[in-house]
Amino acid sequence: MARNKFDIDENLESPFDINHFKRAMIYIRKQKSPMILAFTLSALSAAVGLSAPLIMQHIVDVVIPDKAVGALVGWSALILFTIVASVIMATYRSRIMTRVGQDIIFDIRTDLFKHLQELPFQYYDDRPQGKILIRVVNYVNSVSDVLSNGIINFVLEIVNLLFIAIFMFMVNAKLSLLILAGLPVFLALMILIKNGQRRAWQAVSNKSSNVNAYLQESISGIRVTQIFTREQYNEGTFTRLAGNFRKAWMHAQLYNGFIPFAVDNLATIVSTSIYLVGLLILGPEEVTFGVIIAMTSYAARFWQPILNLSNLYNSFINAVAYLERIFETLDEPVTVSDIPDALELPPIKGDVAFDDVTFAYEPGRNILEHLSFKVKAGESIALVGPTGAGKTTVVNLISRFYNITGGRILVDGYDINQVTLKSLRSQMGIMLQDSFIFSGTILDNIRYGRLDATEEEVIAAAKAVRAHDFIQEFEMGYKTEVNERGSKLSQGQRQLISFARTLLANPRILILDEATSSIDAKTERLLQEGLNELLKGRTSFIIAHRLSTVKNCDRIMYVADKGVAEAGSHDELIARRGLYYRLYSAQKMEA
Ligand SMILES: Nc1ncnc2c1ncn2[C@@H]1O[C@H](COP(=O)(O)OP(=O)(O)OP(=O)(O)O)[C@@H](O)[C@H]1O
Repeated sequence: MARNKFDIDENLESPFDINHFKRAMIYIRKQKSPMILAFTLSALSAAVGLSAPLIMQHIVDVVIPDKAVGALVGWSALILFTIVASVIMATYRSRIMTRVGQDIIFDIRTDLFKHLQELPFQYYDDRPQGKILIRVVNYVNSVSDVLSNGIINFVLEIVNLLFIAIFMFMVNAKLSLLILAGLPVFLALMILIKNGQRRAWQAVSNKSSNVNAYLQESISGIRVTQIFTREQYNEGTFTRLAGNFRKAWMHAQLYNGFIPFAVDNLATIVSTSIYLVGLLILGPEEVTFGVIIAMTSYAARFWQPILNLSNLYNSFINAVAYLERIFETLDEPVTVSDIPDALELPPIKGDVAFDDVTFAYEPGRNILEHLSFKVKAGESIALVGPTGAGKTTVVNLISRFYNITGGRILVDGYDINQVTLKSLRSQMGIMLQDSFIFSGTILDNIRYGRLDATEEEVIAAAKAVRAHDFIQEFEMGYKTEVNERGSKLSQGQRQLISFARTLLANPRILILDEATSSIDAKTERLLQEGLNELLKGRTSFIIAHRLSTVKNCDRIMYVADKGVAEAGSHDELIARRGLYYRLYSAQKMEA
């Protein structure tokens, strides 16, 4: 999918695709038993309710003229019973269906979440988070009612319609045909508005997605907004997006409103015709007063399911717009995944080799070209070089967060494409530039990658990276609750916690991307001492702009021009007086 900004509508899938519903049956089928029970209750409730007009007809035409008071009480009690029974069954059905709806939401949502966990970095690079969130939260909610109650009601309304027709014909066939005559007109109207209605609901889904994306982005970036006092400008953008949503919604409602309007008018015309045709044309011989009462009641009842079916149809059209988005997410290919019969990478020593590696995030724009280098187990490698040169890219490729375009990357001689991602990544300790902190305690955060780590191990890791002291200073120590993104912590504290988390995994290969950039020089020096001990025997890749951090690495690789422009130890590169020397001299002068 193309890159997508908050105010760019996602592509619409033009023709109505019934397969979305067929596919949704996977979720519905799981609820078969409660749905059949709910359906039976509804059918019974409807059938019991439908007998009331017949009883009424009998009371008016037979019981009242006979002045049979006893029978009148009996029949009235029966009507009361039908109403009570019908209400009880309807209430029980509603409880069952609430549960079914929630189960469907649960199933779709967990499937979506599971898939989102597996989608590669590239997926998240390409779209606003808000557009992903809205699918899991709002769209799933919006389709659940249609997939549960909607399906049952649809079948029920059809059965209801058939029952009403049978009862109607039992009373008077000619007047029944008159009631049915409005149906073709109504169907023609529905077909006429179908496409416009569908497009209107797709627009609603797009515009709500845009609002969500901008809202999410604005909340994440609120600090920058306030620093640059962009509040008013952003309000303008939000107002525009919210206005677009309102417009799309109002437009879709026009179609919704049209349906009851058409049904009401047709029902009124039909009911009036019953009086006219019944009394004036057919005459009192054939059409008694009781027949008129029963038939007008059936006419009203007949158009009610039609109205309900049309509203359901409208909800189906609406739900398809959301289902499209949900299934699109579920179908998003996991481009970085295990090949069939992928090997389990055995416990590694830590050799890494790039063999003629070419890589592009976007086709036609290579970030690395024909890059080759070998790193022996236990070596410490520094990656330095200008901003945007590709240092992070190199380390992201070692863990196979992206697929390379050409060449091979080997770990202990194994092509990383041939081994399972889990066996590869679980042997690496990766600390990304964004030291993300999750909501929970500091202990939970350090233990994030190794849930079985003991408290002693957590503390040892924290001590090694010099995080222990500041953690102890919090009143609750390791049990201190931190917010998502660690807003209670300083940037340096976040880095230290994230560092401890990486070390706790006890990896053979350690990747540190600007791991100490926010840590003061003194703490960094102490941390370095602790690390020297810990890094012994492990392969490490360290990216740092502060060259003092990486001076002592076994080898320094200067990344530039889509590859490694210079490589060697600090002393070798200084003696060469090339790119690294210039960078180092510039930093020294600044200091
Ligand atoms: N997800 C992405 N999609 C497309 N292009 C990207 C993506 N990530 C990085 N790039 C591009 O790839 C190039 C290398 O980026 P990379 O993050 O590897 O650089 P870096 O050397 O680590 O930079 P820095 O020192 O600023 O962290 C940059 O030109 C950047 O624009």
